[in-house]
Amino acid sequence: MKRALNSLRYRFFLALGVVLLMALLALGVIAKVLVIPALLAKEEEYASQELDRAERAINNELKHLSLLNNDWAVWDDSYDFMQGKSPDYLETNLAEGLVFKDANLRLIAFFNPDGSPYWLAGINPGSGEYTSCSSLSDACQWTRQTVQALSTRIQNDTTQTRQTWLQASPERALVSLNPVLRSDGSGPIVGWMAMVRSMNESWFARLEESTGLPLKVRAVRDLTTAWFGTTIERIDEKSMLATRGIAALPQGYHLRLQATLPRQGFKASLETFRFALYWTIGLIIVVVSVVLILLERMILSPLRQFAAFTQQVQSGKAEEPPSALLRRRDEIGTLAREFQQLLELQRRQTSSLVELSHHDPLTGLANRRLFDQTLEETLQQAHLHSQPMGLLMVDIDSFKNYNDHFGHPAGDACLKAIADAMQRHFLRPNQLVARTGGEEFSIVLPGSSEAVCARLAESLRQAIEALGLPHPASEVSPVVTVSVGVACSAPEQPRSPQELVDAADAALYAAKQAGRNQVSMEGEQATA
Ligand SMILES: Nc1nc2c(ncn2[C@@H]2O[C@H](COP(=O)(O)OP(=O)(O)OP(=O)(O)O)[C@@H](O)[C@H]2O)c(=O)[nH]1
Repeated sequence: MKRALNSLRYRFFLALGVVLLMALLALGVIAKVLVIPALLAKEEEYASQELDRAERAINNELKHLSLLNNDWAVWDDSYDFMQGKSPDYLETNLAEGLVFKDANLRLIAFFNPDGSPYWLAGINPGSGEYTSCSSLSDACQWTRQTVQALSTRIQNDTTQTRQTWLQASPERALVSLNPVLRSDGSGPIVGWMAMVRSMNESWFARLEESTGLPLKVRAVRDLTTAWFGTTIERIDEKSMLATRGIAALPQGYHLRLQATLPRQGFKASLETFRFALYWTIGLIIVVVSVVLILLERMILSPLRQFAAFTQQVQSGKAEEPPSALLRRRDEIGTLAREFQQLLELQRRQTSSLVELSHHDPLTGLANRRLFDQTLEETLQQAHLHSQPMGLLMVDIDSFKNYNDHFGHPAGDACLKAIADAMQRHFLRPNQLVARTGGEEFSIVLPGSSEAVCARLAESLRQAIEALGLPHPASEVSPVVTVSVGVACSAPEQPRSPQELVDAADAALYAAKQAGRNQVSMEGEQATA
């Protein structure tokens, strides 16, 4: 588990996973903090614009009513009527309430200049009947609230000009009030004329037709504060309710304009954003996956191959990096090739160290260590295969005198010459010539019987003598000679290495004792 956690694959996976998570988190935060609030703000702006449009449509309705009222109020017939000079006025213009239906009016009210009602005519909302009265009599009781509000308005009026406003109570309506003047606009004001248009179903239908908005207007009694801002209540994903307060009379009331608006703009923008978000997330996942795959294929997998190779090198199962790694032209290929060169260098150094540790530097012959090793192995093999083997122990005669006579460097040269001669004499691959002492040499002869060993020893002695290396200080010859001790291990009487060495040493001693420059077989007389 710990190994898995420490692996590059896991770390890359973790790092890229964290990057992926952070990217997703950032996208989520961007969506929540920036995009969705911006879309909601845009939706609110849209709702506000729609309510502006609705408000403008209502204002246009007020203007229209005002113009209509003005047409009537600055009409000479109305002027005369207010002065009691037009007895047919009512009969001609207001009879049967046709004008009310045509102009969608609830009430037409005439007032004296002091604000007292002069004539009232309209459609009773309770009964739907046309009523026409000179005062707030029983038949026109239904107009009381509106008429009283209009009277108060006229009494408090200082402008003497036409006015319009919205009425919240007793019913939702548009109201226009005009001074009654001559048709050329000249005065004096002989009274006031008001027109009241109810916000009834047909009015709403017309408004919806002109604005394309399903509008509702509610009267709200709010004695504390009148709120004229816009609020949005999101009903569901498809629709929202936009509300705005608009000023209306009487005091303490206002109208609340409401429109159920579609949210497709927000929905479409949100869909677009989601689409972009999902694509971005998908793209990030694809990029991270591709990076992981590339990492795996280009770096991690070759690195694992490389690690496996180094383990195989340690266990001796491989010597060269896999060819797939060596062929690569990238940094990993360079690493593999450098590693290969390093291995080769190490192998060369190791083999030269082994060479050094097994050979004598002066003569290049095997040293005592390699001799001991070889002797033991050769004896084991000989015992195993029931074969004989021989050991020659060779010592240069009077070498001290040689050194004393010619000097140590010449002694070295002589040692080397004799070593070379011995090496040339025993050329078989399984034969080993070793320098086992200062001027003492040993030769391992696998498979050689006693007789063969004796023959080889003698021919060696002769070969050395035949070299003719001058040795004026020798006690036995004018040239350099050697004494040889021979010992053998027979299959029927196997020996240990030490026994064989001791026997050869004893034979050499015997050869020396017998006068040098001769071969001595163990247990026999030396031969010269
Ligand atoms: N030049 C040189 N001399 C060496 C080396 N190793 C040993 N010797 C000399 O070999 C000589 C061996 O002398 P001794 O052991 O007395 O034997 P010897 O003089 O050959 O007499 P015998 O063996 O009895 O014939 C010594 O003088 C050593 O200094 C070497 O590497 N180089």
